[in-house]
Amino acid sequence: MSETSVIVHSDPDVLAHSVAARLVVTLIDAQAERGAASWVLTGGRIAGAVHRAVRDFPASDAVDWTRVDFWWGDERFLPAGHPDRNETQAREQLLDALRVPAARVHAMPPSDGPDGNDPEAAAARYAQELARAARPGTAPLPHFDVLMLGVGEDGHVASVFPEHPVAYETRPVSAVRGSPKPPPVRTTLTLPTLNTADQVWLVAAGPDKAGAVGMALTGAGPVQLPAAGVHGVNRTIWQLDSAAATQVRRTFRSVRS
Ligand SMILES: O=C1O[C@H](COP(=O)(O)O)[C@@H](O)[C@H](O)[C@H]1O
Repeated sequence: MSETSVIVHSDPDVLAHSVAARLVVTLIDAQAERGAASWVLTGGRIAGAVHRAVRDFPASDAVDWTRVDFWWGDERFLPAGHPDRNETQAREQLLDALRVPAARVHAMPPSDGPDGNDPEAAAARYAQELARAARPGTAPLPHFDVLMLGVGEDGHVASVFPEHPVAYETRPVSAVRGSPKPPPVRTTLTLPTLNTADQVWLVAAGPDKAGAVGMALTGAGPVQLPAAGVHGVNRTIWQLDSAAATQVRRTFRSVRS
C-alpha cells in the first residue's frame, strides 16, 4: 500500500538537512538490499540546498557513491556547462565532490549535444538511456529508489507545467516548448514516469509555494496542478518548511493512506 506523509520543518535550512539525512539513510538501505541505489535529481533552489547538505553530511560517507545512479527529472535545454542547467548546478553542488563514476551520471542531453538543438530528439535519446538501464522484462525504465521534486509556485513539478500539453504526455520523456518559466525549452520525465519511483519526495520552502502545496494536498487534478499528480509506488513524502505549509490542513501533516 502506498503511504503519503507530510513533514514540516521550521525553516529551509533545517528542511534541507533533514532531507539530506533521510536521503543518505534511504540510499544506504537500498544498497544493502539491492547492491546499488538510484536517485532522480531535480533543479531549483531547495534542491541546491539539499545537494550541499548531502555533500557536507558526515554520514554521507556511509553511501557507496560509486554504486548510485543519478538521473534527472527535468532539464533546461541549454548548452553543456550552462550555469542554468540542472546538471551543471548538481555537479557543482554535489557530484564533483562525490567523485561519482561518469557512467553513473545520466544527465539529460544539452542543446549542443549529439542531437544538436532538437529537444524532441534529446528526449527520445534520454528515453533510450532509461530503457538500456531497465531490468530485462520490466517496463522500459530503471528502478528509481528516490525521486526528488521541487514544487513551482504554479504547481509544476520537474518541467510538467499546469495546463501545458506535457501534462497529458504518456511517453516516458518529453520535450517541453513554451515553458512558462524560463528557459522556454526543456526536457522532462512525464507524469507516468515520475510515478514509477519507489519513493517520491516533494520538497518545498517559502511562502510563495504555500498555495500550490495546499491545493495539491486537497485533491487538485494533475493537469491543473501537476504536483497533485505525483505519487511514489511505496511512499510519497511532502517535506516542507513552515512557510510552505501554511495552507496545509493540520490533518494532512502526517497523513498515512
Ligand atoms: O525550473 C525549475 O524549477 C523547479 C522549482 O524550482 P524552485 O527554485 O522554485 O525550487 C524545479 O523543481 C525544476 O527542476 C526546475 O527545472
